[in-house]
Formats: sequence, structure tokens, C-alpha cells
Amino acid sequence: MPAFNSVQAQHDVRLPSFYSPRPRAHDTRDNDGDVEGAEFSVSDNNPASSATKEDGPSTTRPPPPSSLLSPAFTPPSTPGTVTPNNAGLSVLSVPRGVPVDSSIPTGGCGTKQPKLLETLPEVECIVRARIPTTTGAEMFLHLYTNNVDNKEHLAIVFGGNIRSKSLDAVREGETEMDRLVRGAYTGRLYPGRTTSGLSAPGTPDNGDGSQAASGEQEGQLAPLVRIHSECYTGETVWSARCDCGEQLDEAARLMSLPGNKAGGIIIYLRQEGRGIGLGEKLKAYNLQDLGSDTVEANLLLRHPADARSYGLATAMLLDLGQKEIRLLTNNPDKIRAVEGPNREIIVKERVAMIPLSWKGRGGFRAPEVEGYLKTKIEKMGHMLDLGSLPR
Ligand SMILES: Nc1nc2c(ncn2[C@@H]2O[C@H](COP(=O)(O)OP(=O)(O)OP(=O)(O)O)[C@@H](O)[C@H]2O)c(=O)[nH]1
Repeated sequence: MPAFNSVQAQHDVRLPSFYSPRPRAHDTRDNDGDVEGAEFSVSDNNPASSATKEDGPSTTRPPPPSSLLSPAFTPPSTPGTVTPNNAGLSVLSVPRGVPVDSSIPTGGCGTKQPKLLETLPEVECIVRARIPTTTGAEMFLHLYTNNVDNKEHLAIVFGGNIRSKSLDAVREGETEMDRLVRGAYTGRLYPGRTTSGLSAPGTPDNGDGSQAASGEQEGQLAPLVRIHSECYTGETVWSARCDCGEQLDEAARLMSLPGNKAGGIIIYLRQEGRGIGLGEKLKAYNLQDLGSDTVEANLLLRHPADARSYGLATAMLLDLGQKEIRLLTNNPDKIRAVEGPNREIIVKERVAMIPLSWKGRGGFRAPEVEGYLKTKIEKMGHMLDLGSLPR
């Protein structure tokens, strides 16, 4: 994982030796709810012990304590961790958010300070295109480059008033056709259109002479934002180990609701597997099938519980003219991290991402995803009420 800006999420863990032979019971949470790596071990059907069973007479190795594998649940008690009551809202309503303020300890997003680099990365939107979707909603896909990695991070923009400054900036020597092809136009493209409609940088019009609103001009209402980390398994191969695919779909649905006047942005970051990459995540899945939870599996592979950073998301949101946002998340670390080293972005509200099956609105149920969500709540401080989990 390149060392790009912002949270380096390198939990200060004392890593165990792989498949620690002498597991012992302990509390894995510190006061902040951080995971403290200690001596983790997979369950007694781990390769080491199962090899013993299969290859010869069993040894006297004791089984791991059940508390290690199924820690007792302590309901979150931090103010602001409550899941907003959206009961009674129709499926066509934008869910209520709860105000958050990361500048005060009681602000509803924990007190953990992410390790952020002092400056934000540089980002540039190099192309944008209109994507009509299978649901009938329309969005503009923005593809970004940056100065810290070679990945194509994306912004999926709902609503016509959110524009990229770097995309709209005039490039030396370019023609109007160049601008149309890279998506730096206002309004809509149509056969035969020859002008981009952007008369001067920063003063977009709609291609018909009228002025288009930029994200900053719109100002009054903060857009809905989701910072999404790539998940090949959950988004492409229908995995029921996580709810990533469902979250992506639901974020897009909420952003395209007619009642969502401020538009929406999904920042899609290429940090697969919470930053450890697909190959390592697949190894983690095997460890999970051997009895570890999602955090333990990462630590056993000598990765932090969460290796992600959000500086690119902050920089992309700024490029899209945003200063204040409503963030769709249950993750308190994400709120603080996306605000940037100098609170370049302010998260005004948090809108909870409640699994659809918990709300009785479709979704899916599987022991794997329930274990995944439980671990997020118990070990990663996620602000979801486990009591809502249907039994
Ligand atoms: N290492 C690892 N990564 C996982 C696992 N399950 C899902 N992921 C990754 O976790 C990331 C999804 O996290 P997000 O959807 O941003 O969720 P979050 O930060 O936990 O919190 P929310 O914003 O509340 O959804 C994706 O990159 C997934 O690939 C797992 O078991 N192990």
C-alpha cells in the first residue's frame, strides 16, 4: 500500500507470532475502542492444531478460550453512537442524519485522532462522463489521478450542480472538441454540439448561455457523501461476507432520490480489503473460515486492522467544491480522517448506513456478514446498534 496522505491507520499493535500456540484470554479494546493487537490465535481448528489431529495423536494443547473468538458484546455508550430513528420514513425519504462535531469529545465521532499527513495530496480530474444507470438514475463518473499513487480513484456524482475545478480548468492548447471529449462541458452533449459552454474557468454556463451553479455557489445545503473503499468480492462476485455491495447500491439510491436536492457524491477509493489488497483479503477470508474474526485475521497476516487513508477523498471533495458534507457512514474514524489535517472539510451530519435486512427492507442475511458487522461494532467502534440485528 503506498504511503499516501492521511490516516496511516497503523494501529500500534504488538503482533503475535503467527498461530500463537498459547492463546490467553484478554480484552482486545482499549479505552478508545481501538483494537490492541496482542496474542491472537485462530480457533482450535486452526492449521496448526488440525494438523496435529490429522497427523498423529492429539497433543495436550488447550483450546483457545471462547471469549477470544466470541467476545462478549458491550453496547456502544458514546454519545452520538445511537443509530438515528428513521422508523416511519418511507423508502423514498432521505434518512435523517445526526449532527456531529469532531472538534469536541462529545461530538459523536469518538476521540481518536487519525494520523494525518500535514498536506493533502494533489488530485486532478482528467475525464468525466455521463452514465445513465439501470435504475433510471443518472450520474457523472469522474476519474482522478493524483501525486501519491497510480490508481484511478473515482467520484460518482449525482446532481448537475457539482463540478470539478480541475476538470473545468482550461488546458493549454486544447480545442473545444478536446474539452467535450474529456467531459469539461456544461449541460448535456448532443450530436453536433461544438462548444463546451465553459466560457472562462470558474464561470460555467449551461451551454445555452445560462450560468450553472457550482458546488460552492450552491452552498446552503450540504450534499450526501459516501466514502467507499473498493470491494471486489462484495460488489462484483456477490459475496455475503460483507455488506459493501449493498452499501454502494443504497448510497446511490439515496443520492438519486428526488427529495435529495443537494446532490450526492460517492468517492470510490481503490483501497481494496481495507487497504491490504485483494490477495491478502482472500487469505484473511480463509483465516476467518478457520475461526478468526475480521480484525484478528488482518493481525495474523501482520496487517493493521484497517490500513486505509482518506487524504485522497478529502482532496477530491475539495476539488468538487465541497466544504461541508453529510457523510453516510457508521465509522467514526472515517469522519475524522476525511475532514483532513486542518479540517479542510467539515462533516456536519452523519447519516447511518443500516443494513437493509435489519430494517426489513430486503438485503440479505448470512452468518458471515453478521460476524463482520458484529466485529465492526465490538472492535472497531462502529456506530451501529447491534440490538437492531434481527434474531
Ligand atoms: N481486510 C478485510 N477487508 C474487508 C473485509 N470485509 C470487507 N473488507 C473491506 O472493507 C472495505 C469496506 O469498508 P467500508 O464500506 O468503507 O466500511 P467501513 O469503513 O468499515 O464503514 P462504513 O462507512 O460504516 O461502511 C472494503 O475495502 C472491503 O473490501 C474483511 O473481512 N477483511
